[in-house]
Amino acid sequence: MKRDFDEISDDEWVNHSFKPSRVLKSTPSSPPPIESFAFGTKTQQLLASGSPSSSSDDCADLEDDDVEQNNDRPVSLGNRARRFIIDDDDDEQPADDLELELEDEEELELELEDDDVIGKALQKCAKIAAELRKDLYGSTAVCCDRYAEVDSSTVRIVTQDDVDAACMVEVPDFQPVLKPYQLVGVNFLLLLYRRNIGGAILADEMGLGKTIQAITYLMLLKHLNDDPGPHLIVCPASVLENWERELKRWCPSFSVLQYHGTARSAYSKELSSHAKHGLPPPFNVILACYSLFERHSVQQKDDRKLLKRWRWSCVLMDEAHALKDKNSYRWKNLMSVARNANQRLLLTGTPLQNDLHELWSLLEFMLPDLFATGDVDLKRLLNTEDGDLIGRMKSIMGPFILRRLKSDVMKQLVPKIQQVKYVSMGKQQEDAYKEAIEEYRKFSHSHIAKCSDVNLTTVVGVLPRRQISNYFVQFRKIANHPLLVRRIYTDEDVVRFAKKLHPRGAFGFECTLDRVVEELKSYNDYSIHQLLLSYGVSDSKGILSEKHVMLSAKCQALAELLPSLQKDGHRVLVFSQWTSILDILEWTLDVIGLTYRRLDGSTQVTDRQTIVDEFNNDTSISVCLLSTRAGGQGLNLTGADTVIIHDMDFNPQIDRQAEDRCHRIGQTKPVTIYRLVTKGTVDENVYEIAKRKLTLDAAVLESGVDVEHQGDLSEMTMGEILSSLLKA
Ligand SMILES: Nc1ncnc2c1ncn2[C@@H]1O[C@H](COP(=O)(O)OP(=O)(O)OP(=O)(O)O)[C@@H](O)[C@H]1O
Repeated sequence: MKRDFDEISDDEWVNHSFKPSRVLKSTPSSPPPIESFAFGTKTQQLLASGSPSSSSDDCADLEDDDVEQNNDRPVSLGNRARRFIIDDDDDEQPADDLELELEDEEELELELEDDDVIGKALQKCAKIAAELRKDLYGSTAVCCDRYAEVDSSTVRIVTQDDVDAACMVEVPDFQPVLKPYQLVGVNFLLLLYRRNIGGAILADEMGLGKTIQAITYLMLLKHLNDDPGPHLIVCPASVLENWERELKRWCPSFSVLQYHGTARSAYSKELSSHAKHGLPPPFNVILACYSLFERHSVQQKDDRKLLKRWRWSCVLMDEAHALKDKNSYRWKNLMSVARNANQRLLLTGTPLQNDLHELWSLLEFMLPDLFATGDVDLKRLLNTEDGDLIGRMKSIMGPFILRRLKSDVMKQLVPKIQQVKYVSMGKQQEDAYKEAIEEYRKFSHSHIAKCSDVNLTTVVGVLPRRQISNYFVQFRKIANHPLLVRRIYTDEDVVRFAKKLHPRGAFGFECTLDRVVEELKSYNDYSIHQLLLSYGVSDSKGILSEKHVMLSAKCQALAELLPSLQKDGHRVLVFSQWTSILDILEWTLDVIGLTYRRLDGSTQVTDRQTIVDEFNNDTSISVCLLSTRAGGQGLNLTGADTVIIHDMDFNPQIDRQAEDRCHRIGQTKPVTIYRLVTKGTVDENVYEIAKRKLTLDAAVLESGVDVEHQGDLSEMTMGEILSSLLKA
């Protein structure tokens, strides 16, 4: 059954006060105005870049003539660079001041350095923003708050009536009604389309309905602009079914083709010959997965070749943070297909993953001509500790990105309660952890002894990178579960097991006994246990017992927490980054006696939506185990009201995505998030790092966070953490 979504009503839009960059005022009869970073509608205030208290001009607010001048003569983008208004404060700058500031600025204009890619992008964005504003508010209106005042000959604002006419849904119990902020989103996309701007990012917080806004937008392109596509939608495998379902629900007249799995080879011949004969595509939308762009198999190359045959109207990337690395195969292969599209539309609730450099990859994908950087070393350029740079990045993204937070648009947003649950290791786990640290110390000290000029603080610089990462992963594993290393089964046990497993062909009959021994020695206790179990090997030491699964502090905590949550009527999503941990958690749940479902990367794509539906609809299923990677994005799991992050990611956005599987439209209960942290282990460092990264995210993407207040963004790297362990 569909639950109601509690959001701000039309009437309440009028009185609702938003955070600075989100000025939204409208009369109940008119739709809410378009909002994004660049379209501050009230203030024509001038701000000096790099000096928040002084004044400079706001390119987005310049009259057209000023912008032309601006582009004829390159501006300095150093301390006195021009930038858009990000925050719409209430104080209005008198018009005279504005002119004065402009003259002042012109004296300071300098040639841009050749490699000032950021400055150049900023300049181009300023022009685009000014044109968009002109579209929205006409050429004379410097200050205009409402759609009602927009010159309707330049831009056509769509309303719910247009949506009704376009969608023509035939399902009797379903009426597609957009929330007011969703209507704003659709108008934002249409505006960029009509302006022939080849890209946009819809970055609303997760669960606010980006899918629905994008689908309605495509529908309106057909209905109002006579553009039936073809469109290509690329998404993670887990949400393929969901996209098809929503497309059918919201625009049943669209013909949709799922280009994935075995079905795609059947289609590919037919489509190929269709395209070769120059026939119009027999679909409006093709749905494909990112995996199609990741490999170099013959089949995938052919698939991409086929996709390049069409001139796409819109190439839409869901969970578009997947494009954070412009050097990846995925980025390059997808770009080769999307390059000639009229528009590249990126949907992501977490556009900023780790650093500004990754954000730039998204921008470059969106508008390659505007954001191409050639050979420039962006990593060096986009240094996150440069406060001024964060302001400039906001300005650059301004015209193309629309981001609303749940707290902005939902009135009685169900609360999301965050809890960190510190757990203490028992003796066996603690011993395992200490042993691993000791071994690492010994290894490092012997290494240091060989390099006389190295002191303890820089020692990690002399260890091979792979070694650092191996040690770190080892520590994390033990902090999660001691069965993830080999400590219970000795080398002698392993030899004995190998002799029993070898004749059973456990590693293939062609494998020698020595090879089996070698292989088994690299296994952890849990994997050996599973192998013995699956081959029915009997041995004096034998398989592990239930008490072994409770050797980890986290499993013990779950054994207490989960039954009490179930008793109180809560339903839980448990996320882990490792499938081996999910295996152990399955065992834990069997021991506790709770019913569960599991979804990870190995789950058939066709089964994923079924698992989601089963969990959401069957309240007898208490827990859903998910891998953060396959289950953390796009899924709607509002059947749960509790999330447990078993092991945190360095990148907090990954965990945030996981949390928002149930904190989204359709959720009526308060949501509680538990993060499990094992005391006295590297878990604590990971948690600290994640917290700091979230500060950068807030500074770049959310208004009201001052760069000055973001705290220390310098991060402890894996290497630094290991260095500190040496000194302990
Ligand atoms: N206007 C609406 N009317 C009814 N249901 C809606 C509406 N908007 C969104 N929903 C429902 O809310 C849920 C969340 O929407 P959706 O999956 O599009 O969010 P999202 O922003 O894409 O989330 P994510 O970033 O996690 O992928 C879906 O079940 C969707 O059907």
